[in-house]
Amino acid sequence: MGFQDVLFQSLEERGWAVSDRIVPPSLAQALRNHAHQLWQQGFFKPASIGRQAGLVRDPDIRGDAICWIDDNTPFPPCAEFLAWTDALRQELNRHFFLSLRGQEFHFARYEPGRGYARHMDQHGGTSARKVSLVLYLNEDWKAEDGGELCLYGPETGDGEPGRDAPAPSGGDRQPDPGPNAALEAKVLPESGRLALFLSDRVPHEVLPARRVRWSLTGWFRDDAPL
Ligand SMILES: O=C(O)CCC(=O)C(=O)O
Ligand SMILES: [Fe+2]
Repeated sequence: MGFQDVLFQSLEERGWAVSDRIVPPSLAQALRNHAHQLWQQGFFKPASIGRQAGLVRDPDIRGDAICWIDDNTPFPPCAEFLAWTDALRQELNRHFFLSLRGQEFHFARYEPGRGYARHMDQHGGTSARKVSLVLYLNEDWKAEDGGELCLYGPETGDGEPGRDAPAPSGGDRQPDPGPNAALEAKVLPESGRLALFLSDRVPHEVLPARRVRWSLTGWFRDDAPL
């Protein structure tokens, strides 16, 4: 099986997948340099939670600063990345019979001590985000640096952790992940590592790190391109 087959098999079986082999290392390095430049040029803004009128800033819940990739005029490493994710989007559509039409990505930078409390990526009021993607951009990350992405199994609703819960239905609002979901994986944010997961099924959180933590995060959507 190729690296992509392994990735897709894990996504199918667990709802999440992690690969160190699928993103070209030179692309991860170029994106890392680009992110650092964007930061130095002041293009990052503190991130919010929620959507539209419900947007709030609470660095104790979500502590990153972000810079969206403008897909109309992307700089060279971003253009290469968007071409790469576009090909991945088409493969996801083929393999899982999805109709992912759009994608959106931002760089993210967490100061030491900052994280992102447990959440799911579909906002109340919209279900367009289907598959979440995070590419990490940190060289020589050590276990003691922290900053892991924790991936949880879905809530079963009966107080027992497990992954066989039916997908929430009847509307766009996602329930709070709740306290009973089981921790399934802890992912260190090492450069070139890619995490993919289902945006409406996988509760996750970012633990605080001891170093500045860089990533490129985004979503494949099933509505029209933004
Ligand atoms: O950086 C990560 O590991 C995950 C970030 C995340 O969950 C998000 O931005 O929604
Ligand atoms: Fe998230």
